[in-house]
This record gives sequence, C-alpha cells and structure tokens, in this order.
Amino acid sequence: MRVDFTKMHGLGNDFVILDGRKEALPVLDTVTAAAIADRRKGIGCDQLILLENCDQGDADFRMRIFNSDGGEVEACGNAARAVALLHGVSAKVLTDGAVISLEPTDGGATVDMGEPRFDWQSIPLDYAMDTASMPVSWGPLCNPIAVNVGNPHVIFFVGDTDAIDLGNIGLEIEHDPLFPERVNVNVATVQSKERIKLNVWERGAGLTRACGTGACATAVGAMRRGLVERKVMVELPGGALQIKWTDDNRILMSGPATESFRGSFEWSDYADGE
Ligand SMILES: N[C@H](CCC[C@H](N)C(=O)O)C(=O)O
Repeated sequence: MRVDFTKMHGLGNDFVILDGRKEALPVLDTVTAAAIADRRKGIGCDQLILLENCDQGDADFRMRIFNSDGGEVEACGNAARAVALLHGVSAKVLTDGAVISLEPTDGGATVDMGEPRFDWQSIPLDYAMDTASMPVSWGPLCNPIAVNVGNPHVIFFVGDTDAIDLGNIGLEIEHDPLFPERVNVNVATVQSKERIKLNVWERGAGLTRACGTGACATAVGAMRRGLVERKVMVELPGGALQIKWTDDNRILMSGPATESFRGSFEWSDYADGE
C-alpha cells in the first residue's frame, strides 16, 4: 500500500505526519514506527505522528505520537502546532495525555496543552517525593522539579545550560528506575523574569532542536518556584516559544510550525514482516 506523508517541524523538532482520517492506514506498530523514523534507512524524524478519526466527546480527531524509538507517548507540543498548521482551522484533538485545543496563527499556532500535574503519582515517580524540590542528583544535576504536561518531565535549573553535557547524562536520567515510564530531561537557565534558556534530552528520541512539552514543563516549573512571570519566552536551540500559565490553570504554548515537504512511501518497505 502506498502511503502519503507530510514532513514538518517545529523549531527543528521534526515529524513525519500520516493522515489516516480520509483513508484508513495499516496498523502502525512500534517496529514500523521506528523504521519510518530511522534517519539512516527510513524517512527520518524525531516523532512519527498519526492522525485518526475519533468519536470521543468533543474531539475533532485523534493525534497519536510515536517517538523515534517506536514508543507511543502521550503528548508532543511541537507536533501539535504542526498539525494545527496542516489542519488549517481551530480544532480539539484527542491525545493519550489530554484533549488539547489547536489554534492556527500566521506561520504557526497557539495550543492549549491542558493543566499541569505535580503529584508524584501523576509524573509518575516510583515512590512518594516532593516533586517541587526532589532530593536527588545525577552528576552536576541536582534538586530538580518534576511536572507532567501530558507526558513526564524532570527539570534542572543551572547557571549555564550549555555547560551541561546533556548528550552524555540524558540517557542515564531518562532510564532511571525513579521514573517508571522514563522521563524527558530538561536543563534550563533562567535569564530573566521573562526568559529561560533550555536544552532537552527527549524520552525515546534523545537530544532534539526543540521540545514543546519540555518548554511547557520548564516554564511551569520555574513559575512554581517563583523564578519567572506567568508568561515567558523559552529559548531552545531551534528557536523560541511563548508559554503562558493562565489563571485558570491552563498551559498555552505559542510558536512557529513549518511544512518541509510532502511525499509517499510503500508501507511494506517499513512494516515488520509484511
Ligand atoms: N519525547 C516526548 C514526546 C515528544 C515531545 C516533544 N517533541 C514535544 O515537542 O513536546 C515524550 O516521550 O514524552
């Protein structure tokens, strides 16, 4: 079966988007997702995004998210903006993490990512702990905050995020038994009450040029510690996102999204054993 795709990115965090809403696609399993996402033998992307029809409540459609390791996860902020641009009009989208609201803007989108969760069971952690100031450390990284913004994040605030070799320490923290569903690792520097500099090691994808949910989690974590205002710019290697934590406890993320190209592939070239 020949399948069409759209290649997109949000600040360099890139996606292959498959739209199964008009024509049902074959079942997408972990092995096939990883093969399509593979940058050497596949099309290559940080996350594979699958759009599907859904009859759930007020959602217009469903967005499924597969990291480049093939694992299906709950949330992807940059992909949400890309899907908003692709869809072209406002929409409510069902994800495994929450029903999110997409609002296309000129060259990007604003996404209501829902409410943050801070209790240790919602991150989740393996045992009870104060998620606002965790008494743990890995090398130079210590005393993080943990937030779930649909997916799990741990955030370290340091003096200079670029001085931390996240490519070396990220994998160890991602797979630490403290995080039973693994974790996205954020290392941030608060530059002012309105600006944060951030690098992210993503669960199931490694270092990426940007991480929308990481920007959301880091901004809310910094706000929770009183380090920044409730509207901040988060500067990632690929560019900046505006994050706002509203008075009614919603996280609003605004930023660009870009369509790179469109193409098609033979499903059997990537499916396992088909
Ligand atoms: N690696 C993340 C999913 C993608 C998040 C990131 N690409 C974003 O823009 O939010 C996870 O496993 O939770």
